[in-house]
Amino acid sequence: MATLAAQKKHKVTIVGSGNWGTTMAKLVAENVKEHESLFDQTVEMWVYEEEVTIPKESKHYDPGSELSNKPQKLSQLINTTHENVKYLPGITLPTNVLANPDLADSVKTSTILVFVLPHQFIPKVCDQLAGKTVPYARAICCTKGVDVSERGIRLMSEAIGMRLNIYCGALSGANIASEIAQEKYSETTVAYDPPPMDSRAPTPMGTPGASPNSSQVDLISPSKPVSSGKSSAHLTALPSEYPPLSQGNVKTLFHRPYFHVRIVDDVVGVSLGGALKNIIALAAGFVDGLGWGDNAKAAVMRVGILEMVKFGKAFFGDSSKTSTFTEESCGVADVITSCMGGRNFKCAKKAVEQGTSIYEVEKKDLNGQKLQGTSTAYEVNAFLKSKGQESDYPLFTVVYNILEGKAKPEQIPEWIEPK
Ligand SMILES: NC(=O)c1ccc[n+]([C@@H]2O[C@H](COP(=O)([O-])OP(=O)(O)OC[C@H]3O[C@@H](n4cnc5c(N)ncnc54)[C@H](O)[C@@H]3O)[C@@H](O)[C@H]2O)c1
Ligand SMILES: O=P(O)(O)OC[C@H](O)CO
Repeated sequence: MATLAAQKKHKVTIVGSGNWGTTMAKLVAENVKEHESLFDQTVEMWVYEEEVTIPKESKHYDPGSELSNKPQKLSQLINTTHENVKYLPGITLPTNVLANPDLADSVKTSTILVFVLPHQFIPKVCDQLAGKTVPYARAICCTKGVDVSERGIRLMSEAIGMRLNIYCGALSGANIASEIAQEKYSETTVAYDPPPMDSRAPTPMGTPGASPNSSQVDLISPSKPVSSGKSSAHLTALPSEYPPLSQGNVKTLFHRPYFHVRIVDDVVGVSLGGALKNIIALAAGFVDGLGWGDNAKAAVMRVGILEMVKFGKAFFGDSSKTSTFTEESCGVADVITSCMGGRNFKCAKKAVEQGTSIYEVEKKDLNGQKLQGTSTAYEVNAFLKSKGQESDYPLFTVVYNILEGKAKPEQIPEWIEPK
């Protein structure tokens, strides 16, 4: 008798449409076209709606045309030009990317949610999504940041998973979006430790099983290490009609000839690497802005990597593997690329060179794109302060103090050298 399994296909929504969000939509849309038996052919991309005029960098800029000078809705422009003229100008998107400004509508039938928003918007967007997502959806977080509140620190993957009660993995690496959008070779790390029900023989819909990963640090019990293990909350099983969401199928969704995926199961390490490297990139920008050269940059990178590993061990225990930081793209490789050509690096460098604030540079140079390092430096500092451990992380702490105007970039060496 013919099996009823896998009659349905996974539909993907990219939640976010910035520089990286649009790049992810492009590569995922290319992959779904090549794997028709697994994936629905339309990839929805949620667009935070705004009115834009077509910039000079766009393929569709035409100074003689009235349309080029008239503000238009970004989502409509994406759907008519197949280009995100504001956040990824000059790159043609596959026609199966559908820009959708309605958040709830964009996810309503999707079984795979790829979150690619600046981290400060994740909590609010997830709160708006609560109850609107397919109960057996799975998520991958491509956002780099942490979620700090009076309750403690959470990985962004946890912030998503816990708010939506779905499993959430993480994708992070040495991934400057513009290079990947131009299909230049790059690696990435995907942490996806699927609930057992997703890899083994399909189970009936609604069967309770494993839970979202939960490793929120409890500020009230500062000595308590936490793990990213499965907690007692329940996940809804993927109905048997769908192909399993195994590590293999998740890799199929992201791996491209120019974007090489390595799959690991360390969601904590992948998430923390992506968040903390942004603080290190600010430090690299500060010393480069002083004209101190590559040796100084290498010094802050070395200390930064050590602080990353230490932070993971101290606050996430054995769930955070040192090898993820030292061997995978999401660790040392992301530190290197971010300290050479990332936006955090470039804006920090320019701020020092011009004697202006990094927020001014961000506003002037980034055209709506958002730095993640500045808010992460504040969030990590608030967390370390609450633990009385600022002095154990001198690089993270001096970056915060520079942003606050309480230290100068010239003082970085005296902060990071052992007393
Ligand atoms: N750009 C890269 O090279 C790159 C690479 C890897 C990872 N990332 C990470 O991906 C995440 C997203 O970055 P990006 O580069 O796609 O974005 P971006 O900085 O290019 O764009 C900002 C985005 O935020 C949206 N936005 C503005 N206000 C909003 C609001 N109130 N609510 C919701 N959205 C709002 C804008 O519409 C836009 O899509 C970040 O965490 C970043 O660190 C970026
Ligand atoms: O441009 P940044 O500084 O946000 O960094 C981009 C990517 O995270 C690099 O991997």
